[in-house]
Amino acid sequence: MRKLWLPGAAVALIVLVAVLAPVLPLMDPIRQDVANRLAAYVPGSPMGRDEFGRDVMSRLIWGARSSLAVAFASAAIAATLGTALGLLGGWFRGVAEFLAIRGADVVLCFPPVLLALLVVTLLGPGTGTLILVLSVLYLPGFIRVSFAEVLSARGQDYVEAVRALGARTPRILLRTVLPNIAGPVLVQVSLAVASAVVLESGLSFLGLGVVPPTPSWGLMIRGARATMEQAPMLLVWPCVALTITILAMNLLCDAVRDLADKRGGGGAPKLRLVDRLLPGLFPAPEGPRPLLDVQGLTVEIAVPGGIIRPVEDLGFRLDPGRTLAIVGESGSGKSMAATAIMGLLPPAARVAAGVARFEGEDLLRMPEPARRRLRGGAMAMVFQDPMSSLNPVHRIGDQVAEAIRAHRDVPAAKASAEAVALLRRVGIADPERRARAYPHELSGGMRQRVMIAMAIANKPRLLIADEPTTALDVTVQAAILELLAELRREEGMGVVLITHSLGVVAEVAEDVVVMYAAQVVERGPVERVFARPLHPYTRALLAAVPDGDVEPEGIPGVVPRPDSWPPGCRFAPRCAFATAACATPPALEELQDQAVRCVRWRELSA
Ligand SMILES: Nc1ncnc2c1ncn2[C@@H]1O[C@H](COP(=O)(O)OP(=O)(O)OP(=O)(O)O)[C@@H](O)[C@H]1O
Repeated sequence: MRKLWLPGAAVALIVLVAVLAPVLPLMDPIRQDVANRLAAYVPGSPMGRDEFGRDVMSRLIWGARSSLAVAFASAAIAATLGTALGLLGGWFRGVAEFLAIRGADVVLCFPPVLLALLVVTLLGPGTGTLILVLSVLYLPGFIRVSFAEVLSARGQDYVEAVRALGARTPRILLRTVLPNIAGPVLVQVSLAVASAVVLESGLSFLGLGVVPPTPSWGLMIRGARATMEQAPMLLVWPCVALTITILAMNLLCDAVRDLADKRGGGGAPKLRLVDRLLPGLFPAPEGPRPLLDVQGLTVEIAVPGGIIRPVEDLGFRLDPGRTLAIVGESGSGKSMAATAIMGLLPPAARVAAGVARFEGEDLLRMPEPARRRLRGGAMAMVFQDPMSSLNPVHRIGDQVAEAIRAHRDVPAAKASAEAVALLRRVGIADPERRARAYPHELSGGMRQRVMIAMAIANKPRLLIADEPTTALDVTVQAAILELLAELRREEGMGVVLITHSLGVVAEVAEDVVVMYAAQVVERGPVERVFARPLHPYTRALLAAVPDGDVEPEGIPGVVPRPDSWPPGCRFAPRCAFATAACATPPALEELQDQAVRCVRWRELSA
């Protein structure tokens, strides 16, 4: 609120002065007094007189009326129409989308001055024409902003929740969607008003706007141009008025947007104020500092049908020397989360929210060069498929040496010797000879060991291993896992292990995060979660693990795609315990050292 009052007061003052112009003790703004042409000061005219001897202060205040009236009217018309069109296009898609978006594209094809010339030729110059021209010019901006925001909002849980409650479309649009897109629309209003003040001046300057002798800031600048050398202040006054108005408008709309945008505080990621303003500046004060602290991580991808969220509100904490496993079926968002943390998202994807602090520094907001220095250095990643991650045309010894030299300034011979030592370290027999081999000459297990050698080449403190053993047979799997456990014990490295296999989790991890359809459904220490799973999905995953002669129970159905999450609980359509209560999206409930996202967990575990 405090941010609001200063720009609010400034805008209110400007508008008030403009509105009160008729009752203020001002001289007639169009009365000419040729005897005092270009006078710098005349009693009663503190800002002097213009090229026709008219009072500058009076023209400035009366000019504010025309300039602001045109700016506010055109921004209001464009905002109302554009938001409505964007809302309908984004919600109904199809023909509504075509009309809104293609219409906006057509307008954008016209250069503003050409459009103004066209309309002025048809309708004649004047304030009304100017408002019409500017409204049309700003319409596409509002359509595009609201369209994009609606696409993003329509997939949100809260929208699905009101849909599930049977609310009618107009009500959903006006009461649920509109307030949530108000922030960006308000920013667009600020831009439109500020730009309209400038365009009004420009068009009036060109004779396409306000008609003389009615004062406007644009006309004042136009008049002052011819006498710039004799009376430069005539140019300065309207320019100062323009600058102050635009600045105040922008600050005001920024503040209003921050107030209107409650989304940051509403969702599950409850960030401290300082983290919202300056993310990653100060680590959390409580407890020892975690190695990796992820909160509210949300990833968005723009796809032809709109925006999908393959990772939503992911949170976990990893301490040094521990292993945290992320489990879930294919498509639950595990790899996307890992690549987001490493800063390796595909170009179409972006981090929409959240923080991922590595030793207190937020990786998600770190400049790319700093993140690149960490990658392969203090933090490293091992991918699922070592064949596609190794360069087929380079010897593996050279590739490991390259990984060393990318982060440390060591001579080539020393790097090669270190590479051989690393290959020995990861259990490759006869490393001197193997260092000269090409990737295709090695087995899958060997290649994965090479990848691990490259990952640990610079003694990372964090290793993210994305299904490092999936492509390997069981004995090699066990050897690789043992290697990771050994490295962790000896180097004190923290490991995030992404896997499908609960057997692997039980063997090597201390903590587990169970993901389903982009969300965490359960989280906690492995022993506790496996002994007493609280979420039906965790139970189903555990029941699907083969156990001696007992035939495992498969989970019926498949993970839904990110563009078709079910309303309410995302696991409900596959859940044996789903009831009507599951139609409401469940929140992640934090217990003492476990967390669960299921409205029925209490009764089910009782
Ligand atoms: N570039 C992309 N464009 C659109 N959707 C994508 C893209 N990459 C991934 N997805 C979708 O995001 C969702 C999560 O994918 P992700 O690879 O993170 O899942 P996962 O749990 O790691 O699966 P797996 O175990 O098979 O690797 C999937 O539904 C996938 O289809």
